[in-house]
Amino acid sequence: MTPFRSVTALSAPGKVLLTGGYLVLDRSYTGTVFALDARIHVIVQQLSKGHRRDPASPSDTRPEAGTQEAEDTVIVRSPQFVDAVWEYSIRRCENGGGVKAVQKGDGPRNPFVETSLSYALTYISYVANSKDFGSLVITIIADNDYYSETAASKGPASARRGRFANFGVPLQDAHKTGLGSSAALVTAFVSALVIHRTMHADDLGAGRDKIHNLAQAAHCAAQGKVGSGFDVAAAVYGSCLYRRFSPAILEAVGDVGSAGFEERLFAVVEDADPQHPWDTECVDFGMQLPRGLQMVLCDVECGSQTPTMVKKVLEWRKNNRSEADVLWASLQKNNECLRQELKHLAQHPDANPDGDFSEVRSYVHRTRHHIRTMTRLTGVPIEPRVQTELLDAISEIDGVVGGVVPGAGGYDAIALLIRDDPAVISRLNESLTNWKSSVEDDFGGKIGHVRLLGVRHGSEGVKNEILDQYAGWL
Ligand SMILES: Nc1ncnc2c1ncn2[C@@H]1O[C@H](COP(=O)(O)OP(=O)(O)OP(=O)(O)O)[C@@H](O)[C@H]1O
Ligand SMILES: C[C@@](O)(CCOP(=O)(O)O)CC(=O)O
Repeated sequence: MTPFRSVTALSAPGKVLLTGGYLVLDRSYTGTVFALDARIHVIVQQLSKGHRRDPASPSDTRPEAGTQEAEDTVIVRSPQFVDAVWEYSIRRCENGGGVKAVQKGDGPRNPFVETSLSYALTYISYVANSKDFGSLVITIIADNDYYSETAASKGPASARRGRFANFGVPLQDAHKTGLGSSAALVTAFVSALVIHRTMHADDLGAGRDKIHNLAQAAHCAAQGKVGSGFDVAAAVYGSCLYRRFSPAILEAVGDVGSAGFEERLFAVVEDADPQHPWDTECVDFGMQLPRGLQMVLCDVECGSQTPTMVKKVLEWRKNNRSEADVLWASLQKNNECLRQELKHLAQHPDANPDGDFSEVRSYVHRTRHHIRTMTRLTGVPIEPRVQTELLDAISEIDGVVGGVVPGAGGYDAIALLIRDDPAVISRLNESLTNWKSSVEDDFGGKIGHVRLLGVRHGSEGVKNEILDQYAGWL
């Protein structure tokens, strides 16, 4: 007898905030976010009653010993990483407090997994009016570009099983490249559970707004703050022009376990609170890049402290409001011109037979100019000198239209718009192989080994997946 009653698999993409970093935190401004073809996959397997899984050996299932049903258990595993298994018991809380996932053992916790599980099960149990989940095994598989390469992932092809690499290190030692792994994970995770228990796979399109609301709530709770949410929006809807939701929508949800939590979460997900209606705007979602243009990312093997940077920029803005307003307005205006130009070129491919992207190039150039002003005025390394040097050099390569430090900027991967031609990739690889910075950074930062990631623009949001591609991982 197969130990699984049913299996559901979904994936959600990572993101690049091409323009609008910091501005998008305020509803008066917008950000242009591109979804990537790097995705995080979540596969939910429902164990037949009477079977139990050994977390140490996930392929080994055996009949439950004893007479009665054991308590519901959820095992979450991330098999590309060493010891990445989290086992939860499922507790029903009193006074409408929802359903809480309580980690067993004292291994490292994973707040994004734990919160997504509690939030999704709370919503599902309230909607389905059932607290009977059975036991589940949930597997997370990420496309390789979310993390810098490791000795194991670079190793022989045997270390890869199909498209996905084995990183051979614990998750906490993996160096993230900044593609928004937590937002893609939370989105795929809650979607997979909701589809598994309360919707048919074909209902995903119609259920997208509810999934968005649930994922935003879970992601904010897991990261302990209400961010702009552009990363979750891209994971759900794909590439779009994003205007954030009013933070008050999520401020009163409270914690799992607190009295009335399930009702409050239900109202948030179903947009049923007349005091706080959802006001997220995702315009032109699923938008494509113009024909002949591609986006690539370049890892600089370093990394930034985004929360500290955000705090400092917002502090400066508060204390220098009129100067900030002028700069924010200039950035917004230019970013909007860039977006409109990209949209126009995408919608009228025949109007640009020679692949002339000179307007795009000058808008990118101007955006960078404003970002450097922001860097200087705030004293925050948004486009620090080592990145200026790299972006300037790369922008001179034939076929490179322009590049920016996306999102919060700093020493994270840079985003480049290039002519969609393998020769441009070869030229880029050639000049990056031995890249060495020759300037002294204004913030004392250093960039490491510079390499093109394999990730490209993806445009599509959360979607159903077929199981064949996970051979060897489940
Ligand atoms: N493959 C995975 N399996 C399980 N958990 C993961 C996985 N990848 C990421 N996570 C969770 O997401 C966290 C990283 O999220 P964080 O918000 O710090 O980064 P990010 O979303 O990748 O980056 P950024 O916001 O800079 O784009 C990890 O600490 C872990 O909890
Ligand atoms: C600085 C900010 O506007 C963008 C951060 O983007 P990223 O995580 O660096 O891709 C913060 C936010 O929007 O939540």
